[in-house]
Amino acid sequence: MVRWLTAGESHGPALTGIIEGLPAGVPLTTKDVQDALARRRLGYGRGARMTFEQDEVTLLGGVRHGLTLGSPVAIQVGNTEWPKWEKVMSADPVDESDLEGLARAAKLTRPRPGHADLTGMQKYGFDEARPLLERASARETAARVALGTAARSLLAELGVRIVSHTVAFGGVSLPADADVPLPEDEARLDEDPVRCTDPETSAAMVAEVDAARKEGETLGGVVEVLAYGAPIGLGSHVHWDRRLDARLAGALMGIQAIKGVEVGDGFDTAARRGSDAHDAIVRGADGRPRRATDRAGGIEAGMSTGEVLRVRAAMKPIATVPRALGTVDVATGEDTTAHHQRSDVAAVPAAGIVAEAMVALVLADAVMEKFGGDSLPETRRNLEAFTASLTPLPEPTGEASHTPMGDPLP
Ligand SMILES: Cc1cc2nc3c(=O)[nH]c(=O)nc-3n(C[C@H](O)[C@H](O)[C@H](O)COP(=O)(O)O)c2cc1C
Ligand SMILES: C=C(O[C@@H]1CC(C(=O)O)=C[C@@H](OP(=O)(O)O)[C@H]1O)C(=O)O
Repeated sequence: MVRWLTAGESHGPALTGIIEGLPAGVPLTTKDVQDALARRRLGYGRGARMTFEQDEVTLLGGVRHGLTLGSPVAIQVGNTEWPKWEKVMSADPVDESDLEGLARAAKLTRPRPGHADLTGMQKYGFDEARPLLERASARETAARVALGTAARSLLAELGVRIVSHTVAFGGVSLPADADVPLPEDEARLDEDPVRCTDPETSAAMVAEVDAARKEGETLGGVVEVLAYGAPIGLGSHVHWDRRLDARLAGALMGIQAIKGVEVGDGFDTAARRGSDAHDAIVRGADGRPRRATDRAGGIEAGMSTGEVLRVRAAMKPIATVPRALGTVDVATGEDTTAHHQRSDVAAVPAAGIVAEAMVALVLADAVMEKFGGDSLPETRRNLEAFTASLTPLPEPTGEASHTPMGDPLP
């Protein structure tokens, strides 16, 4: 089992992530994590904080000379904004006089709709939003991407490669017939301001962000993650919480601001006739059965089929809208507008990178569950032995066992 946790607040000293259950021998360096975090900072529409804050990476445990040890891997991502927040976010008690006159210490009593602010105050018993927004902030996704780097490295060693792209941004969508990206398209996608495969659609998405910014608005969008080379049989049909589709959906839905998830053709499938909704089974070039199409997104009955895994996540527009939304001041009871200082106009490209990390973490867990192993060579041996055990189909005799229309009704 691969399990992981993160800790830390948006303006605290650092985020910390711990991942346990990876085998020994998985390549991982500080630079790998830094590179992954740099990709998360990319993307048109992000706010000022992305330009002046850096992610300071320290591998605190579980790695030696560039390889995992099989022990828990701990990664720290330092917030370089910390000196400005040292008093406001101090873990230890501070003297009231130390906070006097500090604008950022002022109580946030005008909760922002669409955030953890109001319900969090009610649930946890706080009289202002700071204690909630600090942990609810998507700053935490930096720790997930850091941990995802380790998961992704394991997967890459086993031939599984992940890529994501933006398929909708505000009201602009990638045409349905656009090419599906391959893992080798990653650098090209990262160079695009919105991580879109089609230059014309990308330009329209950028214009959409510019228009939203001008109007004091924010945007959401849809990202797609593809995993190539996932072995057959990850997940299981036997229980709801072992299904790979359920695990991927939960992981994607667990990203801040994600409000919808699709596996394969997802919601489109619901409107189709059955004969256009599934993937016929055919003899592959290697003599083994495979699917003629990939409408199911590489998962049937909660198990990976060996086809490309394909999932989508829909992100709501950023909730801290510059044209501030209506709220009530919980200190005075007056109607007012929500607290707003600075914010992203949109973070859809970044959400794609976070979604990659979440998919990697789920797949790493599913791989270790199926193939086990305490060292990378052992895991690889187990995977290869399973794959080799999937025998090719017998040579066809020429006599179909069923009519193409299936069995006659009784
Ligand atoms: C990469 C990323 C960046 C985000 N940046 C912001 C932001 O700058 N301002 C904001 O209001 N929400 C931002 N969000 C979304 C909020 O964190 C999220 O909507 C909020 O925590 C409420 O959670 P919920 O939308 O899941 O209900 C971002 C989300 C992600 C994934
Ligand atoms: C810091 C990051 O994202 C932040 C996520 C976020 C939110 O409300 O989710 C709000 C913004 O932070 P602030 O309120 O300090 O301006 C973003 O910058 C990051 O992704 O590294």
